[in-house]
Amino acid sequence: MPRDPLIGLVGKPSSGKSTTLNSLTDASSKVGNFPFTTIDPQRAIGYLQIPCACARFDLSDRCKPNYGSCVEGRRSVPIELLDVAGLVPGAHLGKGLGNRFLDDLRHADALVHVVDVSGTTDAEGKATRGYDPSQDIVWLRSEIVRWIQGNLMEKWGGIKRRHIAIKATAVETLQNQFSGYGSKASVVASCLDRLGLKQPLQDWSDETIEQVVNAFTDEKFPTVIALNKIDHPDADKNIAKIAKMVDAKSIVLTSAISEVFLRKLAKQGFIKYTEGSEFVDTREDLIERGDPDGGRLKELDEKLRTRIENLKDLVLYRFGSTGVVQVLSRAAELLGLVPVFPVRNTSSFTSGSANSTAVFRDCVLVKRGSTVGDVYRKVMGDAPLAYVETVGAKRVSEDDLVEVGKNDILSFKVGRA
Ligand SMILES: Nc1nc2c(ncn2[C@@H]2O[C@H](COP(=O)(O)OP(=O)(O)OP(=O)(O)O)[C@@H](O)[C@H]2O)c(=O)[nH]1
Repeated sequence: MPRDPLIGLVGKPSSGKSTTLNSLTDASSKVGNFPFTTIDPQRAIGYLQIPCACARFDLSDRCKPNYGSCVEGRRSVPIELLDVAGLVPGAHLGKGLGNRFLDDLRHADALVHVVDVSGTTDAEGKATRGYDPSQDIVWLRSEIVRWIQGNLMEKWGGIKRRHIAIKATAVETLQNQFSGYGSKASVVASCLDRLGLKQPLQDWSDETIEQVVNAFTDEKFPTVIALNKIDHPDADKNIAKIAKMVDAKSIVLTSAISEVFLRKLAKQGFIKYTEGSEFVDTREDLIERGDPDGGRLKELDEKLRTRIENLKDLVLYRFGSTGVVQVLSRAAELLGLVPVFPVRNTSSFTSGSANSTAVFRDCVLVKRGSTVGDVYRKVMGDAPLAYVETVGAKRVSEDDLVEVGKNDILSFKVGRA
């Protein structure tokens, strides 16, 4: 059965991982439900914002998700996050319990690397000034590569002997080794295709093996670089430097501390804040716009008002948002996640309970390239499948691909066809 996607948060101590996690997981405005049965202490639930299917049919007022929430067609879908703390240079050699932390990474489908872009913490997280944070991007990735390579090299002699003895292909032999990282043969095959290696596996040099592990790391752990602490005055020059080094698609600028602050004030009734947006309204703003009640918000004291004004100037107006919500959206993009809406009835989009008019109660996230059959197995397990319908009772085949806007609203009919 396909697993739920899992996003790992990595970064050196004091880069802002916990603050980012808190800002992503604080479900203040959400119903707080999530579909995962066992949550170990390292795992948390974040909310991925997606456009909901209800908006396509003008049914937003009846959209009531079982898990997460939906506000005017913007749906927050629960997604599991894994906190991988304690990565420091030398982690692959066991420094700072690094091996244990790296081992946790195996289960992640994508990574968010939280980088302290203010340059006020060194490689080990100690307070400093003027540190170059681009170094963190380099060493952290290299720790992951060296950890995977180390695990492979430990057994390389035996791997080669077996490879020759059973006349295996390079894909078979490597997949055998990489399956522990949740790899699939297709992932290994596409890495090797890309590299176009000529020599047989038993003749690979250490450099070739490193190339293979690098390609595998790219494929298995697509990474969003969250440049955090953009509110700090030293951040700008570091952002400019990193932007020249790293693919723009993988960078998101964040101020996790600002997101935590805004959500807290919203929860306490001081402001209206749409999570992930640039919109913050105070009581005065709303009165000015003609609401005599000021949205029933509380009055702000001078200190809080100044903090909000500063936050708007330093973060929201300059960068468009605190960036935190975009971190998950970007990870979902890199992974190519497709939201699929299982319903009972493909005309009313309800879920079956006789007197309920609530629509699109469920939503599951699957990887790009998944078929209708994959979604079926994820949702229904081993129950025998009769047939599947999409919008307007149109039948679809188990082998059809699911995409955004196509075969992404499905009704599974159990039993014999
Ligand atoms: N200026 C600023 N400070 C931040 C931001 N995010 C986090 N911090 C501060 O950075 C420090 C470290 O943040 P944490 O979230 O505890 O960092 P961590 O990566 O979880 O650290 P460890 O638990 O040691 O691994 C704290 O003092 C935070 O308040 C931010 O966006 N801007």
